[in-house]
Amino acid sequence: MAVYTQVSAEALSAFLAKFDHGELVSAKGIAEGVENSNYLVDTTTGRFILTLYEKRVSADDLPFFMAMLDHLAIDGNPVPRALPDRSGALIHELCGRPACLIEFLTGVSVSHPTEAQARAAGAAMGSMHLSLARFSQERANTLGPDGWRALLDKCGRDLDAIEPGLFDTIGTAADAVVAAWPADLPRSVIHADLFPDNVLMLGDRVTGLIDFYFACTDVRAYDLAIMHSAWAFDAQGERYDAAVGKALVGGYVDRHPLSRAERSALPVLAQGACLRFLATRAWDWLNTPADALVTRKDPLAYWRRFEAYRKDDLFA
Ligand SMILES: Nc1ncnc2c1ncn2[C@@H]1O[C@H](COP(=O)(O)OP(=O)(O)O)[C@@H](O)[C@H]1O
Ligand SMILES: N[C@@H](CCOP(=O)(O)O)C(=O)O
Repeated sequence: MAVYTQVSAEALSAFLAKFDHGELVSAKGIAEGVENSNYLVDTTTGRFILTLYEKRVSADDLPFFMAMLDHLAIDGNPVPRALPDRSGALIHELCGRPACLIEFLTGVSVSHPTEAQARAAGAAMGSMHLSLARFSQERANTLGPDGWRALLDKCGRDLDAIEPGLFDTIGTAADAVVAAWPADLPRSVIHADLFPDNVLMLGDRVTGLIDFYFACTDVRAYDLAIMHSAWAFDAQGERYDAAVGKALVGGYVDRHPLSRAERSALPVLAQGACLRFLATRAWDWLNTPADALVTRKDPLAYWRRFEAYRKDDLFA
C-alpha cells in the first residue's frame, strides 16, 4: 500500500474547503502504487483522487505534468486532469507535501492482459504519441541511461544482498546497453511508465491512462519498449507472452508509425527499460523504511526480463 503521508479528516476537510467540490464524506488510502500517497476521496458532489507527491516527484516538475495532462485531455486522450481550486490554483500543499485534487476515472487495471487488451493499450499509447508530437514543453529524463547507471552505482555492493554477484553482473550488462544505446531516433515527451497498473480498462476498452509522474523527453520508441517489458511478461518476469507482445506493438502501429530504425532499436531499448526499472526497484528494496505502508516490487523480475531480451529478439 502506498501511503507515505497520513492525512487527517480535519486536514482533508480544510483542503476541500478551498474547492467547489462539496464536503468530505469519506477518504481511503489506495493500496496500489509505490511512488506517491493516493487517497480515494468521496465528497457530497462526487469522487476524486487526492495525490500527495513523495519520493521521486519534484514539486518543480508538477506544472509540466499538469500542462501535459491538459494537452492530452484536450486532444481526447483519457487522462485525469488536476482540478483548480476557487482561485485557479492546481498545485497545493497538504501535510507538508505538494498535493493535487485529481479527476477520478472509471476502470480497473488488469493484472493478466489479454491480446485484445494489449492491442487497445498499445493503440492508446499510439494516440498519446500523436498528440504529444504537438506538445512543446520539455523535461529531461532523470532516469535515462546516466540516471539508472548512477542509481545502480549508488546501490553498489548492496545489490549482492538481493542476489549474490548481482553488482558485477549488472555492471557488465549496463556497459553493453549504454554502448549500444541509439542516439538519433525521434524524440518526444513520453509517459515512461505505462505499466498495466497505469492503464484503466473496462473490458477491452481503455478508460484511463494515469500516473504521468515519470513523463519526460526521450526516444519515443523507448516508451513502447518500456510498455512491452511491463505487459508481455508475467509479474515474476519468468514467462514471456509472445501473443500479448505482438498485439501491443500491433495496436501501437495501428495509430502511430514505427520506422525501420525504431523497430530494430526496440530490443536494446527494452534492455535499457529493464535496467531502469531494476535500478529503482533495487534502490527501493534496499532503502524503503520499515514502517512505510508500501509493497516493494521485486527487482529480480526485471533482471529475468533483461535476460529474455538479451537472449532472443522478442520483437521479431
Ligand atoms: N485519476 C484516477 N482515477 C482513478 N483511479 C486512480 C487515479 N489515479 C490513481 N488511481 C488509483 O490509484 C492507484 C495508484 O495510483 P498511481 O498514480 O499509480 O500511484 P503511484 O504514483 O504511487 O504509482 C492506481 O493504481 C489507481 O488504482
Ligand atoms: N512501474 C514501476 C514503479 C512505479 O510504480 P507505479 O505504481 O508508479 O507504476 C515498477 O513497476 O517498478
